[in-house]
Amino acid sequence: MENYNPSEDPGPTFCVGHHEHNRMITVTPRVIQNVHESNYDMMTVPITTSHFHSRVLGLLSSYLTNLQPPAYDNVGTRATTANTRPLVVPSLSKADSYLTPNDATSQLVGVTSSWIDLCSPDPLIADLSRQVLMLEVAYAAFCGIGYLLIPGPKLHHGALHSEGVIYYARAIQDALNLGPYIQFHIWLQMVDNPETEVDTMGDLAPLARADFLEPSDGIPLKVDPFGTWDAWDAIRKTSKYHTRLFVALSMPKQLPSLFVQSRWHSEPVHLLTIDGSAFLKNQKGYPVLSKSHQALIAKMMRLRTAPWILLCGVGPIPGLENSEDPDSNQASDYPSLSQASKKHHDPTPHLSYIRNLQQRQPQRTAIERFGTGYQDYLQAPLQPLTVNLESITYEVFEKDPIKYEWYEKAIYKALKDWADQKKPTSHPDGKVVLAVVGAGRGPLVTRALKASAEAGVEIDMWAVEKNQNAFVLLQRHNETIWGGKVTLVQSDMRAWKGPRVPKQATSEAKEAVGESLGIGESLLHKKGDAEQGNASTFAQSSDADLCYTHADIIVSELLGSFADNELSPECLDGVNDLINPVHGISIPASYSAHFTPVSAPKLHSDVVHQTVSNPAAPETPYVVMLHAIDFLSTTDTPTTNETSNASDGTRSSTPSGSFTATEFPTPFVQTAWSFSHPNRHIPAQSPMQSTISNAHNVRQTRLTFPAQNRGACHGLAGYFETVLYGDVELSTNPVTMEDKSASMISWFPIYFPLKTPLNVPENGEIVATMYRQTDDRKVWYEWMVEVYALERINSSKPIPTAHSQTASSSVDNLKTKENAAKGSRAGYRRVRVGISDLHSSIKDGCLM
Ligand SMILES: C[S@@+](CC[C@H](N)C(=O)[O-])C[C@H]1O[C@@H](n2cnc3c(N)ncnc32)[C@H](O)[C@@H]1O
Repeated sequence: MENYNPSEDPGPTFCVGHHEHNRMITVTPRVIQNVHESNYDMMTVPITTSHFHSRVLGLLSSYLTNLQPPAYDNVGTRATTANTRPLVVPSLSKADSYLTPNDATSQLVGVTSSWIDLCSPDPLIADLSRQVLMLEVAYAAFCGIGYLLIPGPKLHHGALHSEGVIYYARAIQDALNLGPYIQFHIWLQMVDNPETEVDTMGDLAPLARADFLEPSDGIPLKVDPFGTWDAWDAIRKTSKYHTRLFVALSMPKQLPSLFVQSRWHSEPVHLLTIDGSAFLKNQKGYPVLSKSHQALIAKMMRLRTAPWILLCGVGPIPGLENSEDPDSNQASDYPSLSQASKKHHDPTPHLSYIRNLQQRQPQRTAIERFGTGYQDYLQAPLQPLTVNLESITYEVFEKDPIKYEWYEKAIYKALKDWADQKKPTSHPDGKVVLAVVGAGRGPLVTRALKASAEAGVEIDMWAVEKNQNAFVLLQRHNETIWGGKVTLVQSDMRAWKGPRVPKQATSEAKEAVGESLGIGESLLHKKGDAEQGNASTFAQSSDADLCYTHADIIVSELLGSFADNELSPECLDGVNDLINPVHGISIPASYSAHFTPVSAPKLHSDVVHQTVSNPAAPETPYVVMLHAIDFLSTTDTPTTNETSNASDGTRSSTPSGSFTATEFPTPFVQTAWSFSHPNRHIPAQSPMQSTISNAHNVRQTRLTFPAQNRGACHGLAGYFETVLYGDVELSTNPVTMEDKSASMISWFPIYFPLKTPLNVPENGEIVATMYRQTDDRKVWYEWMVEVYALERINSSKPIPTAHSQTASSSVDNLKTKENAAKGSRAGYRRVRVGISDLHSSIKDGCLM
């Protein structure tokens, strides 16, 4: 991290392809060479020709001529087969495809026919379309095509809306089976805009028989911002989140709201298609993209699998003949081939722009560089007490540019305050007794010594570590770096009896506190062989001259991604009584767990596929660097108009005070619970019990999250915040991280999955109930999610929108926010429309 040089960061690589919807050539390795020479990385090819199209139209036409009108059978069913003789499309012939298997095939993206209509309400058209698709997929698979682009479902048929999506989804499932090595990309618009769904000459949709259509009622249809996402959700659900099923997303000239953009950002968009018409012209007449387009591309390119860009309708690839290409006309604003040959003329200005955009990609943030390859990768949680960390793991922690700085700052402030307030110390010499518990390889020890020197406050430094391997390094550092100033203790902190000081100077000898916790004698460290190093003033003292004292400041870093999930509360309980009972300080002083519901299709798909070999997979909280997720509950005001101003990237109708033009909406993250140290309220342990009760570390919460837009909830994203000392805080909460500890890299968030995704209605509510449970031997979590729709009690009152929340920042204002959430929806009845299983990580609970 320290050696990072931004100028050497290569940034994301763009893979750019060329699409022409009626390419009429056989692609050979020579053609591919031509494509590469033009600076494109790949190209598309249609699977079938216009000859095939004409053949199917002819077939349909003669079939319809001889067909009886559809009739009802004797039970009143207007059946699909009873009244139609099956129409079978004969297999492909030579003239039906230019595609032929050769060395170039693997570098092509095949495109299936856009003139079919798998969603047609007329079963004849739907079935004919299905046959066409199957013939094309089968031939593409035979030729060795690796990627297929499939035009998305037609959503509007007269008054019918989205009725045929399930037929489409069913056909895609068949296609996935027919082409087992093909990656399928469903080509979708970002929003459902009925006006852009127009039929062109030769399309099958208008040939649907009137008997199967419901005439439109004449009311103009509105843009549905999440309409195409809805269709995609149905398609991928039908195929059970298939690992070879992706989105090809078409970027319109006017981008939809950031809510819609953020949703697509969370989906597996592997192709981003940009039509020539989506470009603007700069002052010199060259094609450029708006700021909001650039921002969306930049975000997409930072995903674990960056999408390929497909330029459509931007004129031909120089040197490739395609006289009948209708797309080439669209580029007439730009130089023709003959013009291109003239000096200084760029024959591919759109491509040049995209290549230039690649060079101008913003530098990656510290966490992005650190997490390369870890985005959306599920990591099993740690068992920190039973498993000893490797040196390399500590080394990774130690690269954090913020965490250790902040700890040093916190220790410095605590020491300064101690001295300024003239508080008595636990050491006879007046030194502040400071112990780092769970010292690892010692970075916090180094920082504590530095803070003491800077503050000019002398400390008696102790370091406790249970990992015997890390302890070897602590011994070495004490000799080489710390000048023997540190007393090292190799022990589980829960068995440590506390620091010792020369006897004569203390007014009273303390009890061996570790024993009072009831930890077995076998766990207690043995004096002499465990303690190493030289404590400054009593290095030569014999055991008899020493007595136990308190630690004035205990410093620890035992936090997990969800604050308490690596058992910091249980470990610190073990040293609770060692802390100076009057003035003692724990750094951290407190920490809290936070969460928010998310749509996370990639993570859901991974969990589903892991479940095959591990039934506990959906009951496991995972550590994961969340990237391709969409926050379902946000604090920003949605725009009323689904477009943003394309030329300057500002949102034409966004009320002031809302989020910026290119930032995704801010999540509504709420606090689940918190822990404070030292804990003066641990109940006395019962002498009747052989084990220590951990009941005081149980927690429970039930939180309501208003959801503005419809979506699918796949799980909960968890974060933490901690107050180290005073105003020195660390946070992974996306709402507060920037303010409290920007660029901190030590922790990824946690993800609590749901076995089955829950669909969320527009202006609905997501209610999450969560528990931190214990049986005194281990700790685990339980979580459950419910979804509610709001039903009006008073029909004249409009449904309240769900975006009036304030961002979560601390535990204190939690109650206010909960009440606000309830209050703002008064007058409405909640109707539960979905409920998840009660998930439990008990099987993989964290052993105490
Ligand atoms: C997350 S690491 C932090 C290490 C180091 N303080 C740092 O910040 O780089 C937590 C350390 O605490 C140690 N640890 C965890 N539980 C402990 C316990 N009960 N007693 C002693 N050490 C413990 C682990 O072995 C590990 O070295």
